[in-house]
Amino acid sequence: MSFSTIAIIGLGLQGGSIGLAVKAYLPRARTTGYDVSPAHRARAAERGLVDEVCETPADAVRNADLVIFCVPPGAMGMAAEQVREALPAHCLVSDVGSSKQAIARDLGAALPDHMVIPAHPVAGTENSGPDAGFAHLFRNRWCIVTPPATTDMLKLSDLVGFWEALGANVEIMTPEHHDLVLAVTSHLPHLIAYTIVGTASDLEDVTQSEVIKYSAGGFRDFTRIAASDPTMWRDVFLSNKDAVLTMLQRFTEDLTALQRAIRVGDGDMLFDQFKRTRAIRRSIIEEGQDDSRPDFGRNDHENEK
Ligand SMILES: NC(=O)C1=CN([C@@H]2O[C@H](COP(=O)(O)OP(=O)(O)OC[C@H]3O[C@@H](n4cnc5c(N)ncnc54)[C@H](O)[C@@H]3O)[C@@H](O)[C@H]2O)C=CC1
Ligand SMILES: O=C(O)C(=O)Cc1ccc(O)cc1
Repeated sequence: MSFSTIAIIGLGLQGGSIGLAVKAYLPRARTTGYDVSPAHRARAAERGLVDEVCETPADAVRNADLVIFCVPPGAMGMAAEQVREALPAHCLVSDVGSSKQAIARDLGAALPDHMVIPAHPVAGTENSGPDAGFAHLFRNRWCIVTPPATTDMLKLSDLVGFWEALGANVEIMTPEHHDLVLAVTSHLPHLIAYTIVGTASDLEDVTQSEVIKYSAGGFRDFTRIAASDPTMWRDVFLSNKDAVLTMLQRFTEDLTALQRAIRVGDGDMLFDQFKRTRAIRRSIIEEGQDDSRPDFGRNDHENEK
């Protein structure tokens, strides 16, 4: 990993976690940061999320050899435009956005003279803002890197090395493939959670609050996901519209098939489907990807929050 000065734009969950992780695992690198919110800048400085919290985006990037945009997907283009004049020519540009095609397009349009290699750490929580970050967020998690065809291989290898130093397992794929895969594994589940919690809440009048009162484990899991940041998720759905709509169409068809099985009393169909999905969950656990394990994502030698 050969970055010596890393600028982080957006000091929330992702930006703050990167700053803390660099401090913990790449202590020789210097970090600067900027956030559009004065309150977030102040809190980031109190928590020491980066070595220097700057008052302008230009000041944050002036000496950087890597800048990582950690703002909501819809703010990437504007945030990049704000650093254009001050960004050193050799500085590599990356991001952590949850969708990739639209963000790559926006960053490339804002910074046409710079090398842009987008990335997406598939690691997060429902919390946001400068209090949400923690150093071990990326340990044993995937980070998907989506280099354009013209990528400089040395810069790509530097970026891969950076994420590996933070504990992530790096996978390279095209932005198109990323957006399709994440639409079904991350974006659709969030949409379903937002829907089911909203529906249950709307039904409260009918059931006199019993929906919430008697909510079992499954519903509680949905409420955690549905507590995720509204700005970010609005932007995710708008920026990955085509892939989400494709997956939603498929999901709706499968849901309709289950609806029919219930209506006609086709117990075999229900049983077979549930048996298949149980096997999928069990195979995930066997592969060691069960994040309900208390030590998941943690390094042996660390115990910080
Ligand atoms: N929340 C999650 O679990 C994950 C989020 N991501 C991606 O990471 C990015 C950041 O998400 P979080 O850190 O969760 O959000 P967050 O809400 O915790 O942090 C975003 C920060 O960006 C700041 N900001 C907004 N516009 C800005 C601008 N123009 N210039 C400078 N700062 C600006 C906000 O004030 C906020 O502090 C998003 O693109 C999201 O898709 C990726 C993986 C997981
Ligand atoms: O909190 C959860 O369960 C998440 O799914 C976190 C998350 C949110 C967005 C991403 O792009 C990646 C991970």
